[in-house]
Amino acid sequence: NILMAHNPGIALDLEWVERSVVDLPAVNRRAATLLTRRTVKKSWQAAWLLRAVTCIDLTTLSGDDTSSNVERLCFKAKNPIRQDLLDAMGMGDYDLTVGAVCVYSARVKEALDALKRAGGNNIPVASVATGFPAGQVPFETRLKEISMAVKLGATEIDIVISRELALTGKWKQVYDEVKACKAACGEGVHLKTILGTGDLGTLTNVYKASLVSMMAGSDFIKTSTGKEGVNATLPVGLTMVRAIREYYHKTGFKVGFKPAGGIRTAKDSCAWLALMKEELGDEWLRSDLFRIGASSLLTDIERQIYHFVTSRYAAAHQLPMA
Ligand SMILES: O=C[C@H](O)COP(=O)(O)O
Repeated sequence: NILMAHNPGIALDLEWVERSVVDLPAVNRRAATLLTRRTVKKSWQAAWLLRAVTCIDLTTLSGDDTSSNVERLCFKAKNPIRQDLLDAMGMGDYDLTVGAVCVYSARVKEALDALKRAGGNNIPVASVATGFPAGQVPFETRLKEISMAVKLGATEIDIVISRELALTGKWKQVYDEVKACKAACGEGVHLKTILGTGDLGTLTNVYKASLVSMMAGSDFIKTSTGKEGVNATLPVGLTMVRAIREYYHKTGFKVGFKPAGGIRTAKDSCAWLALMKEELGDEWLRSDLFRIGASSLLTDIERQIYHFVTSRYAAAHQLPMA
């Protein structure tokens, strides 16, 4: 088991936040080249896809979640790729699992029990909290939801920031809220902070929200809930990983990154891995510092791996658990 990122945070440095500006055309240009600079083929591509699997926060966050789809998700978290395909790749003995399972707070206990039944006790359960996805509930309620999820056994908490505070430039209040959320997590529980970038208006706001969230002690910063109109995009990702890089250079603390929302294809996952490799280096390619929040990505990755192993595309019944 890899130890997950831990960021104690620093005092709010408003001057640093206020002077940060993002050059939109430059970010767009750089993001557009990411897909063209690195083509990963054949066995390299298969290796990247297996790496991506280990970084997935396998997610179900729907109004119609039931104990049976959580059970199924947890089985899949423990057995993400069909065993015979892993055997054919010489990876059969590696106990390959996803990075974590991510559910609503009311489903944490169910997920832990299901993971136990599937033999995946070592897979962390992440709970969204703080009135996900909008965060439009009183602050006390948001904190209570964190404590409740932790008490139920979640070891990772995905919170949302108040987009209103970010949009109106109330960075001190954003900092105070995130810091209080971190305190509510307590020792040994990791805080992942969702910026809701699709709601933030500008990349400069995204950069500032990234910095403030890290200063307040977020162990990961995460793009989106999956419920905004626009979710994880490469320009947003680039902006956030540059903030992570600057924060690391200034403080020495490594903060993880989690793009989430709308990441559905194996090709998408390779683009996100390429972004991490290019901007932050190999260290940020492991699940302690990188997660992909996704509900349906694994299906396509398993299909691509099936194709790599057999040179054919699988019919739906051949990958029935996906
Ligand atoms: O945090 C994860 C997201 O909610 C997943 O979004 P998705 O369903 O678009 O993959």
